[in-house]
Amino acid sequence: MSKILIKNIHTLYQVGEDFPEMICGEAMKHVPTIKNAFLALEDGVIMAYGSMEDWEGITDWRGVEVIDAEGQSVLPAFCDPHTHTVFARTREEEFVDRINGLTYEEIALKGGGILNSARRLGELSEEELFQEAMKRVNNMKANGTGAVEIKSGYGLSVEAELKILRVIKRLKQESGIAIKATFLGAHAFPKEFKENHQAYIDLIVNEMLPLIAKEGLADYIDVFCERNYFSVEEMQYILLEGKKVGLIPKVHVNQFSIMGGVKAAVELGALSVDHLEESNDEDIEVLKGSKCMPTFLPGCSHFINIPYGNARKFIQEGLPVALATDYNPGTTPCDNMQQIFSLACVKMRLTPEEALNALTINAAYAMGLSETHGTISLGKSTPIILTKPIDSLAYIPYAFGENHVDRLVF
Ligand SMILES: N=CN[C@@H](CCC(=O)O)C(=O)O
Ligand SMILES: [Zn+2]
Repeated sequence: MSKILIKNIHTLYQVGEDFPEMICGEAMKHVPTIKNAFLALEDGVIMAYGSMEDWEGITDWRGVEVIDAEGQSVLPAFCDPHTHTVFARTREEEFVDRINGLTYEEIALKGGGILNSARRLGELSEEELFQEAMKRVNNMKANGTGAVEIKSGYGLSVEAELKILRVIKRLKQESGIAIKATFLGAHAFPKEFKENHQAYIDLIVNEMLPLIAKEGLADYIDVFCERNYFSVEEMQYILLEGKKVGLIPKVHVNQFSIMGGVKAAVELGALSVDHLEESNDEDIEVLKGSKCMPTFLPGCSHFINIPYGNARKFIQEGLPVALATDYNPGTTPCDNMQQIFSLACVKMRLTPEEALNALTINAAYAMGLSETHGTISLGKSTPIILTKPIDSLAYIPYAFGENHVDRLVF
């Protein structure tokens, strides 16, 4: 049994009991803290915490690893509820194309984008894909991420989609952190199905879904609902079929255009609607009173130069907001939630407290991990971040580009 005691913590953030499952609106401005604190973990489970002044010491010191934080702070690990971490090759040639004036959509229409990644998936064996993805997950951990959702979607054939999902399954077993798997066969139409959408949708529904269900390869089902990709009706059909085999919807909507995807996804019980660079009043109204988490991806907005989602308005309207990296080789080659923290504050005008709620408790909700992650609460098993010495929460998004994580403690 491992026992860890961290003492003399400068500030323990996001700590307490009886949190709601998501933090909404005005309440996002608040992060509960304890200054000059201690925290005790047993086998990674939070057993006790409080102020050093109330600490009564330990009677049995056998086997206890004591960490003297001496001014370092502690927060629950970030949860990253939207990534495409399993891919074969990076796509910096498209980055240069954009510098030279092409848009993401123009590059995709000439065969780049998702189809580029799908073509290149076969260049790596399943073992090689796993090794590459594992390195990426380790890098995420070094930057403070303690749970990751990972999508398929760069396969677009039965065999290749399953290959990615099997890699994700192995990451679940070997990464040492919580991983959730999302089936995103409906990421783009392969070239040969460009004129026959129904045939590809049939492949997803009749061939991919049964195998995924049989092998237990996914928790969630995603569709990229967007012009030139999947229509609202196509998304509805695929999500409904996914639900029949137990997969919960969690979708890409409103990245470039508003097509009614938010309403359709909420009606189908989506756990989250992600991207939302574009949104309107109807989207906000539909989300009110729902159990669906709006999830923003500012790394994508930054990298492909599209608008940042209007998270401020969502919060003003009383909604919760979560943040994720969207880590992928096309629109967000950044796996670092600290960068997302900074972009959310600088570009979306979230306060550091609002952003921390979006990166922890609300992000945990968006990937079905409210019971274990997102806050420092008794009985939870979230990894915790031991920061380098920082005087305030704001220093993390302020000093962007630095790694403020000393290490994750489990
Ligand atoms: N927008 C759809 N999917 C990814 C990007 C995929 C790619 O370009 O490889 C995203 O979330 O940004
Ligand atoms: Zn994405």
